[in-house]
Amino acid sequence: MVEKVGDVDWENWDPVVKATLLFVIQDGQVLLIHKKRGFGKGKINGPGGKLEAGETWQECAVRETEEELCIKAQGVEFAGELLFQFADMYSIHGFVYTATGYEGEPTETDEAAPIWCSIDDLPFEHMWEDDHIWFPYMLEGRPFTGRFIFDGDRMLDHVIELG
Ligand SMILES: Nc1nc2c([nH]c(=O)n2[C@H]2C[C@H](O)[C@@H](COP(=O)(O)OP(=O)(O)OP(=O)(O)O)O2)c(=O)[nH]1
Repeated sequence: MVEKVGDVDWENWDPVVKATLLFVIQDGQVLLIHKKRGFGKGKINGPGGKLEAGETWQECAVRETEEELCIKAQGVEFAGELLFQFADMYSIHGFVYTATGYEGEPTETDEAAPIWCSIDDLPFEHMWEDDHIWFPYMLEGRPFTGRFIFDGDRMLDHVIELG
């Protein structure tokens, strides 16, 4: 069983899913969602989802944010890269973006309910277990690459490289 980051052949790693996350950060607050369905249902996260054919990672992040919260993110920038290997062989390659603003009004949809949280008081206990590790780098604007081994919801190991 894969238990450590070093157990994975990252050079030849072929993720099952490619997905994005986007965090609007404004006035000391981050726009999060309560995820109502799909992978990670019930958790607090950023909007995001699977990469579609023909779109860039950034286009995916903006499209998913619009689908989930009815807002068009602006001032979008790359923040970091996340590589998740799950013990059951599932795997996700994720790209994280930040945004400084948006057009429209964050609105609840079938997929997500918007939640504004202070950057000083983030609800990590309701988020994926790895998030508290890389959120500080994202908030600092310091590019990161994180590799994680999960068994279900439980993080077994991680390694973070900073840009
Ligand atoms: N913050 C955070 N997000 C994660 C982690 N693991 C993980 O898959 N995600 C995110 C990345 C994606 O935005 C989402 C999973 O993507 P997905 O596309 O399978 O989600 P979904 O079921 O909602 O699918 P869809 O909307 O694209 O149809 O969850 C994690 O450890 N931390």
